[in-house]
Amino acid sequence: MSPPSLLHSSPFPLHPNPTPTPTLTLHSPRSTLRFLPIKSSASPEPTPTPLKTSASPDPSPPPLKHRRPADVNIRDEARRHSSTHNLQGFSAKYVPFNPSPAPTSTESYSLDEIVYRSRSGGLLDVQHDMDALKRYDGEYWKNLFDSRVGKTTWPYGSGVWSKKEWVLPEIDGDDIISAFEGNSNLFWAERFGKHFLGMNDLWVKHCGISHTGSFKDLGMTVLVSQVNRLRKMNRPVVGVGCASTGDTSAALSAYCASAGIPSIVFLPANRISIAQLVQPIANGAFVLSIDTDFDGCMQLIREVTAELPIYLANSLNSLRLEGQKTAAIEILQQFDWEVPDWVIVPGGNLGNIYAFYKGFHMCRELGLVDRIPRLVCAQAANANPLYLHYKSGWKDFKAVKANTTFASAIQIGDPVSIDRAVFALKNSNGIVEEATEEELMDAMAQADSTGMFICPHTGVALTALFKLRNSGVIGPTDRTVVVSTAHGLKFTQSKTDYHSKEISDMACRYANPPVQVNADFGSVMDVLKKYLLSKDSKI
Ligand SMILES: Cc1ncc(COP(=O)(O)O)c(C=O)c1O
Ligand SMILES: N[C@@H](CCOP(=O)(O)O)C(=O)O
Repeated sequence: MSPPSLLHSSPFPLHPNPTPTPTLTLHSPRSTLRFLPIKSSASPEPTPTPLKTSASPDPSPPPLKHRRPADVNIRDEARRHSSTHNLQGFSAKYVPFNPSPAPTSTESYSLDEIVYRSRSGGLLDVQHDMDALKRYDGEYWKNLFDSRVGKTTWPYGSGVWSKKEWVLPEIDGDDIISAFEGNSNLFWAERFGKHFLGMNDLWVKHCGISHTGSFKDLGMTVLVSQVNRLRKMNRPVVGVGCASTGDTSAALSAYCASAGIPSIVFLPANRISIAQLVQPIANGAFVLSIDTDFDGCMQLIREVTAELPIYLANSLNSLRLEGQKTAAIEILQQFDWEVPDWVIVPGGNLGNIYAFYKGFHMCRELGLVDRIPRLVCAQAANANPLYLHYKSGWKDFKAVKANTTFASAIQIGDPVSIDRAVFALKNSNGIVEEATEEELMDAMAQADSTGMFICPHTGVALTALFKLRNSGVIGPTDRTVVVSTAHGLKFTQSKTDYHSKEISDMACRYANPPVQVNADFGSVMDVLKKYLLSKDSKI
């Protein structure tokens, strides 16, 4: 079936004439792009107008085009146009997550039900009506998604909601709580790749350069929007709760505060960074600091949400993964729909590795690309249940007691999404790697020394890359994307400890401590001369 015209369904008509389909501008990213913004290939560059000079002021400038009336905000505007702007006919539901061959179950739930587990106690998955989505071909979806990038149109300006039909197709734009998350920088790690790895096509997807400083925003906008809808439907939801190693709680509290919904967060006492702790406090969440680890908090929140009308916001709730999967779609979009060879993701509770798989898989199934990348999940050696499971040849999974790690957000020993992660890795010819404390801290310091400012979890992912490069599994020209999951500014204490060489049993080989110097010209000149003659100044 040929795709229907976009003109009456999309908020951004792609072309004044619906046929033929607009030509995509396909630069080769390998040769021409450095920092790769998400580019709208569907909207041609406007012809530049001649510059006016101050010598010839124009007394009557033309009125601004497309300006909405002053008393109308972007949400109002979207509401007014919703009947013509929204693509109709798509739907999604919860089904048991069942990776075994040919699931026969007819069990399913509306997304408006409050349910986190299948009847058998297994995980759920959000299943889209793929037949409805397939009525439009791959070119259609690429053009639609590209046409929405970089705009402020509600809610499509968000990197998540620009893919609304694939995320929560039935939610009303009016119920959406968004901070225009997503659309994060895909950074060409030129110097890091060349200098440390001999690679020329290495990229870092900076999901942590985001509203609350981690990739959790991508999933939380979806979950809190759905909660907002449920509350408007008078469903019994008095608040939203999570257990957290710091990032889920930050995102939950921010999105709930934005919606005016109470949030409750269970944090393992003294195991998250100060920057992460202050986020839910500042956003007005009810914060419980509990004398246990993350796995203990997770157990408690599951018990509490089974008793009280508090909606569970951890990634056990498959809604979250619908938002997180858009980062995978965005990576393909940023490469003009060319598929990278490898994507490396740090793993803790293990929802995100599956979300990446799901995003890539949907793009293949709906004809946007013809293959998916190989996935690598990277764990801290101090919290490595997936790694041990992988090394055992996927024999019986055993939870572990997670030890303290600088990658504190992935200090998780009993990941709720273990089945999802195994499925994602098996179906992407995937690999699991681990990083010791010294390896992850050195990798973080090396990346920072080339101009990044990454978190320790990204250090774990970079360690996996070092190992796979050194063993020759990843080649020098393989296009590789490392997913950076949080902003380095949330983890400054770990960097301070490293650069002060204050970590026992760690050489801190790349430490760069400040030099104490007296406040006189001679002393300053002495240390400068010494520095300029040393190898440290020869980059
Ligand atoms: C910064 C950061 N990186 C990575 C992860 C791992 O993600 P997931 O739990 O989905 O495996 C988390 C949370 O667990 C995180 O907060
Ligand atoms: N790193 C997470 C741990 C919980 O993961 P979730 O995706 O299940 O919410 C955090 O920041 O809390």
